[in-house]
Amino acid sequence: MRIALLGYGKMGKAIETIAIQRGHSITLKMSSATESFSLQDCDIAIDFSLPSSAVANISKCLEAGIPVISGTTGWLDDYDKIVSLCESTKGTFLYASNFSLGVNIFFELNKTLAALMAKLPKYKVTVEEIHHTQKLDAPSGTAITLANGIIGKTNYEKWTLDTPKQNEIGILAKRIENVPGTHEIIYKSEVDSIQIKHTAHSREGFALGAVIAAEFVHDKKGIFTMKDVLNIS
Ligand SMILES: NC(=O)C1=CN([C@@H]2O[C@H](COP(=O)(O)OP(=O)(O)OC[C@H]3O[C@@H](n4cnc5c(N)ncnc54)[C@H](O)[C@@H]3O)[C@@H](O)[C@H]2O)C=CC1
Ligand SMILES: O=C(O)C1=N[C@H](C(=O)O)C[C@H](O)C1
Repeated sequence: MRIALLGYGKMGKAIETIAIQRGHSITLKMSSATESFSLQDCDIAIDFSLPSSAVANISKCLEAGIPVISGTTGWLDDYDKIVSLCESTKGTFLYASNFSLGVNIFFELNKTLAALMAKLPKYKVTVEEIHHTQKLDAPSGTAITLANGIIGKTNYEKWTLDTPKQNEIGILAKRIENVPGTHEIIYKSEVDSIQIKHTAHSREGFALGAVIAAEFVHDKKGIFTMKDVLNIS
């Protein structure tokens, strides 16, 4: 595939390495909103840019008939707008808050555990995420997906970064130099705790998942998730 990288920062560069290893070529590397760019020479675009630029980048691809996948976090208030545009242009779109194959298994584990814990109201859940200090958004997109997974299976109604009320899931977002991404779910009662945790050792897992997702969607039409890519029902 000829790949356009919309965002050539830490993730854009990691994706370039994996994509080339897997026999693809990079035909565009875009790094700013002011750059004019043409999608003429690409088969698919991969957006890992900024929360403030993802919607414009994704829209431009869909309007040009180029399949696009996005890993940029912090823009999901506009997700429905992008879905409508993808439908009206008969395009191809996939968003994932986390492309790591391990995290997508962790998402399923989280929902299974939440369903079990729903029967045990003495446990209070907390989601904790740790990322590098350059991260612009908090909480992480992955922490939001995890919290929504718990909300779907329990009586919790929303998440908060503040002190949680009875029906709220507290998310603790920590920023520590050079941490690629760590997520932990903790259920705590008076007598014990249950924890599940995913630790990314580098950005390679995110990049590999993004290239695998691009390979999966590039010849398909519609709106996809990593569950489609991994064939999880
Ligand atoms: N879904 C996932 O698996 C993952 C998602 N992310 C998310 O991806 C995004 C990027 O992460 P990093 O690469 O670590 O950030 P980064 O800051 O290293 O790179 C972002 C790049 O986008 C460029 N940029 C600025 N305006 C742009 C525009 N209009 N169009 C295209 N590029 C533009 C910046 O110059 C910068 O080079 C963040 O939102 C982050 O949360 C990061 C890792 C994994
Ligand atoms: O900004 C990052 O680095 C990451 N962002 C994603 C998120 O917000 O969940 C995924 C990953 O944890 C790394």
